Amino acid sequence: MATLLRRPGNLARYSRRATECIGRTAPTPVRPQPSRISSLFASHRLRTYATHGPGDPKPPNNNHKPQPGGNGNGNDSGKGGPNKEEPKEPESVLTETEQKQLDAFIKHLEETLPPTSHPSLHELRRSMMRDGLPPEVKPFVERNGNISLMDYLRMARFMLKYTNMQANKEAENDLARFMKKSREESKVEQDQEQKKQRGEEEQNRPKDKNQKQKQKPPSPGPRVLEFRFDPGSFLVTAGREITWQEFRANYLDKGLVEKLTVSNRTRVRVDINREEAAQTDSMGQPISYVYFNIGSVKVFESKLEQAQDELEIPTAERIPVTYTDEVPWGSAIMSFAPTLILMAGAFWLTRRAGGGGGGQSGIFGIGKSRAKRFNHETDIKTKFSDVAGMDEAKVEIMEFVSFLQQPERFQKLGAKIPRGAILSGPPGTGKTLLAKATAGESGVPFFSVSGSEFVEMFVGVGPSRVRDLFSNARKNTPCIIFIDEIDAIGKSRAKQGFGGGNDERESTLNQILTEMDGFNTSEQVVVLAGTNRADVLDKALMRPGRFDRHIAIDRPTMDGRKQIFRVHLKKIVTDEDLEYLEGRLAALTPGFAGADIANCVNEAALVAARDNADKVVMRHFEQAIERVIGGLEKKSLVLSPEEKRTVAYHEAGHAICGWYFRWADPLLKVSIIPRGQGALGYAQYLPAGGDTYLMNVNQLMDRMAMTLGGRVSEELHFDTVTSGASDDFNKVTRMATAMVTKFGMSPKLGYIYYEEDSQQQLHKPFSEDTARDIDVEVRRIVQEANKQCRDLLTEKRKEIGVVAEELLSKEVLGRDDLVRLLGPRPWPESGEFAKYFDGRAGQTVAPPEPQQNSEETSGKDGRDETPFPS
Ligand SMILES: Nc1ncnc2c1ncn2[C@@H]1O[C@H](COP(=O)(O)OP(=O)(O)OP(=O)(O)O)[C@@H](O)[C@H]1O
Repeated sequence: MATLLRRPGNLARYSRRATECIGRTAPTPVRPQPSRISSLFASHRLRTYATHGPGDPKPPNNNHKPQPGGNGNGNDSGKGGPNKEEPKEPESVLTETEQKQLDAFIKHLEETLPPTSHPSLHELRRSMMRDGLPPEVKPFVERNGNISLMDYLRMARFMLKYTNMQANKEAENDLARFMKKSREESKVEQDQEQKKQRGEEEQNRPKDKNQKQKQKPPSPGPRVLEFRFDPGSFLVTAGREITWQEFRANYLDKGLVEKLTVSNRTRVRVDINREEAAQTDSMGQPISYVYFNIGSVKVFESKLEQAQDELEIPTAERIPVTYTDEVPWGSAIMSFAPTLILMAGAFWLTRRAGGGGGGQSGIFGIGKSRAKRFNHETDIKTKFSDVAGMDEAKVEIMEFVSFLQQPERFQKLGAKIPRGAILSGPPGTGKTLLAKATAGESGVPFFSVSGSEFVEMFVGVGPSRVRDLFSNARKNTPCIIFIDEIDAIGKSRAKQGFGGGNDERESTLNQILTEMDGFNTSEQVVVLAGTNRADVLDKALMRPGRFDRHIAIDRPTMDGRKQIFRVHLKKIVTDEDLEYLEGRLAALTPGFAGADIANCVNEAALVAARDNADKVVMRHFEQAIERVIGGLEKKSLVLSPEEKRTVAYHEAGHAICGWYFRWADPLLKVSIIPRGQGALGYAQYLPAGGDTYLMNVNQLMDRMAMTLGGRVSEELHFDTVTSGASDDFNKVTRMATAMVTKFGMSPKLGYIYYEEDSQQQLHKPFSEDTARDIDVEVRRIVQEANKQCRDLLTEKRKEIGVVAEELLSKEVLGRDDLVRLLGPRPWPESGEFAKYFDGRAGQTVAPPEPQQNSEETSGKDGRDETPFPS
């Protein structure tokens, strides 16, 4: 009994319950269930598989105690074939009296029950011999068969439970033993411990027990492993869903349930009493809980109550049930998953779109200004000395420098400090350079941003970036903000054209205006802006208090180009006389902007490097200039002899006109080597009167006549004409139209200016009559130019032939070639230019003797090394 009571859990619980039951005067009403009675000995359902342990099976032990109800030879008469071994008789822990009483009791049952249930009874007997008599059984055993029907039913009910319990337990133990060796070992340890305990008990037992021990020494016979397979038990795994029936049969009835938790009124978690369950899942892990779903809490409660009633579990010992409302995190996350994925995708896209902006990338940095901040100490090394020419612009902007350096000088006189300046001019004229130099000179931080960087696809980003830029600037006063290409946002709001304006750009511009207005007079933030189109800027930008100053930076003059060449030639390795070189290069590059000059110098160094030269010489510079003007030589484009001849006569026509018309630009260089895009030849002219800014009617007429020289020459020398003069006609027509509609040079139209604006093409600002008059006048002017040209070229037919043939043979002619072929130009030259075409051909140290035959000094192909002999 002590052993039994030490066994924890269900057996102890049932023992107590049974004791209580038996102790009651009135028997507890049992609701007999036919099904349960019929399956009284459910061990029938247990399939028994016998297998042998390691080693051969030994013959059955004949010395074992005869089985009650058996035939005495160990084989049950009712079942088990001759080959089937009767399970070994276990070592009995019962006293002799108890044993006898048990045998008698089993025999009585055997007589009462059908033979099919006998093996179960034997099994029951064996387990009771091994584990002792359960207290519930003891009273019945002692009565030696004198039991009432009610007692019998109660007994049968208990036996059913007990048998099931034992069978399941053994099956589970066997399965666990088989699946996990460690469990085997622990089982062995447990057995040893049990033995030890039994040993202790035996020592305390009366003599007859010792005698019995002597009679039945433990026989080490073959070990038979028995697998009792109960599908109900086998299917249970930890954390798995089960049915109510499984719960009932495998857990509740067996007393394995520790507690029940109803969560969210739909699911019941069954916490298993681990110590007793001794169940493992498929991974060999102990089972901690299972669960089943319920439809309604009420139904569940009533079913549970009924089940516990049937099991006669006293109220105090009923299984505790708790209720929880849990948030199913898995499904909650799953329901948010699409939104989360969308958000993550959008975030990733904006990060990618804004990538490269350093810390400002991503959706949170979209409204941040993209202005690059240059540190005046480390980044900005540009000084005014690096900016050549544009002296007036420098003077203007110097004021800003002095304002940033000594603001008090202005403030003490009550002067308001200019807010900013717009630097306007053609591309590459050095606007950015000048702004940088201003920052470099004044030694303040410099924020540089392009107007287009304010504009994004999102509405409101532009103004927000403007705000951010200005707030950054205010934190770093004194400083300079430079907004390049301000026309991207500062276009006149009135000139938005059809379809309304661009709201985003307008609001960005408004924000700039507001920010500039908002400057405190003492705030030393100067805003400089660069543009190529000052004419399209909104007038509000230009008003005093905003961009007070408008500094126009034009293409450099001859002198300016010299200075710019001087700046850039410093970095070049050359032995040339720098002063002469600068002058000559400046003369060769009329109309070049600072950026073109910088490019030319760099190209010259590259050409020299390609030639493996030690230093850059004049020839390299000239090739570089040609390349910058005309583009790359197209060596692959080979013209036919006829085409070449046409091109030569065409170019010769231009050259003769330029040479003999007083106000035309004399030829500087002509080439019939195809270059760039579609140009079969190219001619470069020197501005006749130096850098000219005004043109009179004579100059215009001479230029038009010279432009028509190509086509007229073709007409004079060939049977047919080509399409090559189309660009010339375009130029001539534009010049004639400008003379009529803009320059007031047509007596018929008078002093009229008609806007040449593509947007007004639909609605011409003049009447049909005026249009006709314009047509007539343009035509008249062009015809006059044509006549002028034709007269000259008819007269100079021979000279055209000379120049064209020379061009055909040499492919490139310089000004010096023309002097050689045609004699000096009959009109006075601008001294500034002529100075650099004195036959020195860039040889600065000791001018050679004038070359009589240029071919003697020309290079291998007679083209690249064409000198300029006098
Ligand atoms: N006056 C100058 N002196 C020296 N170098 C110059 C000068 N002007 C232009 N350059 C050269 O040309 C380069 C380009 O000039 P810059 O970027 O300032 O032109 P920009 O007028 O701002 O052109 P854009 O209108 O296209 O922005 C400079 O880096 C410099 O090398």
